[in-house]
Amino acid sequence: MVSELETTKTIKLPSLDISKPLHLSSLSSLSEACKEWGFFQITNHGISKELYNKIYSYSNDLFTLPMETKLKLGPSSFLKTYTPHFIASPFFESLRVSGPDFASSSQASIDVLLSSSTQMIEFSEILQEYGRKMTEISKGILKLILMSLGEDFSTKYYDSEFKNCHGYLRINNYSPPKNLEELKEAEGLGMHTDMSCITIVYQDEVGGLQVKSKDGKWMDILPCEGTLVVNIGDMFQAWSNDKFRSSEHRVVLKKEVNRFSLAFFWCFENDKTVHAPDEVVGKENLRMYKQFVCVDYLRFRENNEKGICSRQFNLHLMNFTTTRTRTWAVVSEKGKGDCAKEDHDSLISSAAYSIEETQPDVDIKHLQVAELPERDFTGTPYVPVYVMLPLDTINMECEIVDPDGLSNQLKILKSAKVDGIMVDCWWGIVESHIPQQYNWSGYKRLFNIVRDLDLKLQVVMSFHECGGNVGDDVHIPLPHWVTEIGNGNPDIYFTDKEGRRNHECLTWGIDKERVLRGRTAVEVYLDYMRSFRVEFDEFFEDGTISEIEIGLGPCGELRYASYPANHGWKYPGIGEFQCYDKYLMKSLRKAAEKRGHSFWGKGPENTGSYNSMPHETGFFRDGGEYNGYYGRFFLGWYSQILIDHGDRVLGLANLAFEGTPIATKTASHAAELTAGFYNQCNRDGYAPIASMLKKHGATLNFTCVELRTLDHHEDFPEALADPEGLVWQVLNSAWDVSIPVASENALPCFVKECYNKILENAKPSNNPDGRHLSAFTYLRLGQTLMETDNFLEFQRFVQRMHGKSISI
Ligand SMILES: O=C(O)CCC(=O)C(=O)O
Ligand SMILES: [Fe+2]
Repeated sequence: MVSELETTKTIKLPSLDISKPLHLSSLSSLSEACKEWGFFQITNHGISKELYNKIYSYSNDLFTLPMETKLKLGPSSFLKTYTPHFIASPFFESLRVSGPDFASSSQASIDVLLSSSTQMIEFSEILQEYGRKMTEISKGILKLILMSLGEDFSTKYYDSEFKNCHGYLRINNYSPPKNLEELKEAEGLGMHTDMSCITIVYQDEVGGLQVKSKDGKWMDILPCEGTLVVNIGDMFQAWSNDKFRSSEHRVVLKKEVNRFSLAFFWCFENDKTVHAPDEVVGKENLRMYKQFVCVDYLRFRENNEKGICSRQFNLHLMNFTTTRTRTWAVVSEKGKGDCAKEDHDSLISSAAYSIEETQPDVDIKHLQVAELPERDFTGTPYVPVYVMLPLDTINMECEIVDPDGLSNQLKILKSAKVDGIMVDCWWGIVESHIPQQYNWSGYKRLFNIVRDLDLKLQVVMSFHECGGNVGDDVHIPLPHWVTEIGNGNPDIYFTDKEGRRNHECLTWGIDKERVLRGRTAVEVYLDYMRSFRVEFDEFFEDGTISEIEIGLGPCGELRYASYPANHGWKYPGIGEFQCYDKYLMKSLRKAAEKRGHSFWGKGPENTGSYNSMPHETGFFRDGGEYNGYYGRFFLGWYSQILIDHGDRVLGLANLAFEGTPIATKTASHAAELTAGFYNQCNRDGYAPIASMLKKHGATLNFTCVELRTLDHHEDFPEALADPEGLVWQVLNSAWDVSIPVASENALPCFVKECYNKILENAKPSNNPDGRHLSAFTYLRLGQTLMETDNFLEFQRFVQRMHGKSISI
């Protein structure tokens, strides 16, 4: 899977003994190395092998924790210090520790991972000591590098330019694929440049670090005991006006053992203005970069990388969840699949931002780097903003829990010019005990409050269970009478091949089966919707209800329940097919007979389990059965069931709510095939869904996971978004057939950067047809949003979504 398989040469980097006074000759070889390679080594740094062994052993204890535990620090968590597999590469995971207080940073992460973390106190202390030493060494090395750039540059520029630098540490763990022998080698970390000023790397004896030479050849940097590798990062390259190189490097795994490395990044402060002094630029005065602010450079990269066709990826895009993982469902380590390979490559082996490569023209570089003020949305299209109500607004007795508090909060929302609110009408609350006895009372009261405030309502017909997963604080099961039926006939639920049932929602296999006390599932949904329509007639008539969203599957999303946390699924497992209830199996058998191959009337084999990786399974691996005759038949049938369900229920919803816009929700998923999205190299799995929605005039509400991706850290932000990939595909499948797309954020959002991200997605600046989201739903109303600063920021966001000039 490594692109260049030609034999790599080994490079002998110059070594600097940092314990000794400096010789002029060392300075010149340092300067040579920085110009030629951007890499050199240091020895006698005072850090013992024992210390590394200890760090290794403690980190190993953390990396061997279950993925579920580690993800408590993952891209969607609060701390975001853990980067799981499949983000930078399938074989790479890491843990970040920020300075200057390395001890509390590491302790904060440990506390999240382990309930009793006292045995780890030593680990935090060691990391504090290591961070402190690295800080000291970085300062010293920067001075040496400055001296090697110009005789008195250290005295002249160290204090004025580099004294506010700060550091962070990343503990990297590489686990090679099981079939490494067959593959020969695998890319542990794709080609990238570092965004730091300098980076200091410890690699263990396994080796694998490679640097790219000026003429494009990969060179091995062999591990050498007692030696650390130092490399120049993008920031120093820019500051030195390209005198010193920030070279592309990568990690290649050639041995079937885990590899451990520690990288220490020494970085400019975010608000630092990077501007090479005239003297550094030199007499010829050919300035390579206009001055720029460090953080703008990050935004620039982020913007640059989100271009539709952009295939620029960077290792340091680490603090995000990415829809990109979808490709792993079909990609093998050989990376043979066509389009899958493209994504795969872009993620782990394309260059990270390289100042030279992506910006050959100096002027463009100047413009793009320097001029990135916050986008002005004045005069842009009006995108309505709705706010989702808290899950516990209405209790199981269908009463508003705190009518006065809610009313006050809604008034405040109204003052921010919010367009309306979104609320779930839970099946499990309204029709909880007796079939066709609906209790809408709490909702009635709520809708009156909303109408009195002249807010609009988006109402969700929620036919799924709310919560029920680990950590969910609100739990609204399916109606009691339905679960009773389920006790006697568990086949009413989605079922996996081991026969495990999923109680989140009903299987689509009973859409037309009279198993719900004489009614089919679809009739039950229709009766519920009709009851709602009749009960709230006046709210339809006066336009208070502006949209009805129809829940079509688990979490209200049109997808199979293929990756339930309560069955032990963990990111980024492939999930399991959910077609083993007797009704769907009957449908599969019928389809097989119709095709003339009755023996195809069974589920696929060798599909692994919830947490398998594609390459571990006969079905999903590259060249696997998924693409054989039977595989294609099965996947076609499976995804058609999803489309038919949507088609059926939306058709009825249109009957029930004639004249009122309807919508449905989907989301991007790690495990596309098992979720029912037959989306592969040669197929656009979203196009048929878009056509089906189009037929019903439905809006697509897309839970845009990308909206969660921008996070700012107090240290050099690594968090950059990945707005392309699946989101791009889904949006455009919808826009291609002219169906409106609405969206909502998946995770809490309170800061400007996050709102900017939403705005950019809502009204993409580069869309030639001026496409934009039809509406946005903010998740969700709560105390934190009401805090003054947060609320002011939110208010500003609403104004910009409305295309108004900002008055606050
Ligand atoms: O693991 C290594 O040896 C290098 C890691 C690296 O390049 C990085 O973390 O930026
Ligand atoms: Fe690196």
